[in-house]
Amino acid sequence: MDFLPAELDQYVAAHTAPEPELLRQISRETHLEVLKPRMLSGHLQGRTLAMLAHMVQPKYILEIGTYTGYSALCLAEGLTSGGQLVTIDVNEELERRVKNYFAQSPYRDQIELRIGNAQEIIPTLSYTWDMVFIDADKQSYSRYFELTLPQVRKGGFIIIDNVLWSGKVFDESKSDKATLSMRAFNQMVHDHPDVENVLLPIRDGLMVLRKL
Ligand SMILES: C[S@@+](CC[C@H](N)C(=O)[O-])C[C@H]1O[C@@H](n2cnc3c(N)ncnc32)[C@H](O)[C@@H]1O
Repeated sequence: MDFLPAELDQYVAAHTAPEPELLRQISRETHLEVLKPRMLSGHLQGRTLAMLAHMVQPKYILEIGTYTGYSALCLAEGLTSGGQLVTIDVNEELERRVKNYFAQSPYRDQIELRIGNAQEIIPTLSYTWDMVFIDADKQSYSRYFELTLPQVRKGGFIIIDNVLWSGKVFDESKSDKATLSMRAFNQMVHDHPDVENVLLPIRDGLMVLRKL
């Protein structure tokens, strides 16, 4: 969900670096050909992820939730030379499309797509992450946080998408299971002694955590 009024949204987009051509193509084709295209990060969030990655200059990035590869390609823009991004998605039907997009990218040799359940794959990875982007099944967010925090270097970052949950997290009339779970997750990371956090109200909310 976008919280900004349409005019402000347009102004922000017009004064943000344009989407690279491959990302425009991925966005267009995802909206035309793939189920649930609203899941794709899109222009402003994508440029935010790319900017954060440029600032961090990570050697190793983990992404949980590839979908059609849009956010992976944004994050890869900030990789150091010789750096690597591992992205995981359980949906094998997307594999061919995503590999085709990655093959067209200048980061093709730095991105590894793993197909399978992230909860099973993450413990098998022996990297120390500089950046993690969590954007898969929301009910597993706490588990992804528990699994990845020990793998993140001190001073490294975990970014979590959709934490405003279309505004339901701050609407007290909403008490469905998914909303309660996202509220509990936000409170848990906010109170966690091993991370410092800032909740950026970009698109559906990006929680940025720095490991202390
Ligand atoms: C919101 S989409 C990711 C969007 C993408 N990060 C972007 O910004 O363009 C969530 C993805 O998580 C994947 N997913 C859901 N459960 C998963 C699991 N247990 N393990 C790995 N991926 C999962 C879905 O198949 C879906 O493609």
